[in-house]
Amino acid sequence: MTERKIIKAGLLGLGTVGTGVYKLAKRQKEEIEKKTGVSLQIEGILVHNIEKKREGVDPSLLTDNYRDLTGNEEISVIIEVMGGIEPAKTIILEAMRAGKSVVTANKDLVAVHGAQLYETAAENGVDFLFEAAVAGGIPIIRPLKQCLAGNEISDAVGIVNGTTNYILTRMFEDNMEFQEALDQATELGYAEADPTADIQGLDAGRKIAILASTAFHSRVVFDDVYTEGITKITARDIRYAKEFDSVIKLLGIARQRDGQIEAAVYPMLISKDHPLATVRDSFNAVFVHGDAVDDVMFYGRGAGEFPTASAVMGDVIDVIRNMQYGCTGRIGCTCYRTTPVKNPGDIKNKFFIRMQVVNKPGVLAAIAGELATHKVSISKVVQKVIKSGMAELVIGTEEVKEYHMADALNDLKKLDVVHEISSVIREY
Ligand SMILES: NC(=O)C1=CN([C@@H]2O[C@H](COP(=O)(O)OP(=O)(O)OC[C@H]3O[C@@H](n4cnc5c(N)ncnc54)[C@H](OP(=O)(O)O)[C@@H]3O)[C@@H](O)[C@H]2O)C=CC1
Ligand SMILES: N[C@@H](CC=O)C(=O)O
Repeated sequence: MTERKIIKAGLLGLGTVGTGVYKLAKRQKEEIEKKTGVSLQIEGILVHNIEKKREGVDPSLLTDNYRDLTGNEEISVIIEVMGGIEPAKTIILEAMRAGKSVVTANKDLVAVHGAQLYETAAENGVDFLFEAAVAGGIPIIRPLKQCLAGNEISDAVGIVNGTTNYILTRMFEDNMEFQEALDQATELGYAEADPTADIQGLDAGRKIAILASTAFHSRVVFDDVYTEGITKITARDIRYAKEFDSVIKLLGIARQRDGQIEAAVYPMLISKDHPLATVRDSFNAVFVHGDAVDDVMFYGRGAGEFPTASAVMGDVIDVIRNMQYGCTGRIGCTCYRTTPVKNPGDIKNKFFIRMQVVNKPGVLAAIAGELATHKVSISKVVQKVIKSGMAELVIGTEEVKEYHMADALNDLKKLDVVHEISSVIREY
């Protein structure tokens, strides 16, 4: 019998995702052999704390010196699931320069240094794949690069953060306030000990930078993405959303409009009839519009041990297949355009403004007049008396440039009849 060829991989990180990748490599061992014709072997694992007990893991594989992996000539694939910018970036670059292909789930790194990583991979004729970096287990990078390559993509809009989607779902379905829902997300292990990157929209912003670069063939980095989180959303906002037959979702927006790329993350009201409105709990979804395919939506688990490992392992198997056919480096950077990223102030959105106002004749006219001065056209008004002489006013607007709306809000605050602007939420 001829001996089966072995491809050796180095795993950087053995946390949530790394453990999933390790277990999946074991569980799928025979299947991977059948699918690729080679045997995948995890040859070494980089961890921070080498003393920590790791259930079911051969301790002889562990190292805290990354050069044991990048300097090992037998290793041809590096799987980076340690996270953060450094030392991950240095290690990946060293690995590529040593002729190793790299698979990563690291959105923080790809959203900032994607161009350099791609360039280094191309210079060294190796693969650089990162399917897990956007929406975890959902296939979206490869479909954009391959299955949808015949399209001009105009929209890639998604719920790409599971923690915030879980929080907003609890607020909507169980009438919770933000803090209570966040506490529950933390208890269930959805939110991390420090949930800042999730609730402030930064995690989604990184994914949108990667998504926009991939969909529009032009480099968008994290700094280009305008981000707002969900910390100001209240149970009262959610009640109004219900009245308007809508839900509130943290949406990552990547669009091409007016020859420019719009890249932003904000909580938005979205009609209950839209497919994205049905995405509950910690699930993710990405809604794509292409000129040929029309609308397509990708739905699934955006995080977690096995869903994320599923995407990582798909990349690893692709790398192995490329090696087998001698075509490593085939799926490289597709950013062949330099489309400008729109100033966030120039993006047009519809808005809902909730404010507390004096309840007397002429107030609505004064507010409408102020909005008109700033080119803001009203589409809807709901007024509720909250106590004697005071009313709550919810105004829906037509599409208006963000900077016109910001100016209008500034001037509205100066009106004597406006006590407080409690929330400003965009509408998708
Ligand atoms: N968790 C998820 O659901 C998802 C995560 N991702 C991405 O996957 C990556 C990994 O995430 P996750 O598994 O959750 O992270 P964890 O924090 O659970 O695990 C990180 C692992 O990397 C090791 N590590 C971290 N820094 C170093 C270092 N400087 N030197 C050596 N080892 C180090 C840690 O070692 P030790 O065990 O000793 O502490 C740990 O094993 C991140 O980029 C994340 O953004 C992407 C999609 C979903
Ligand atoms: N923190 C992220 C998980 C990884 O991408 C989320 O909540 O979606």
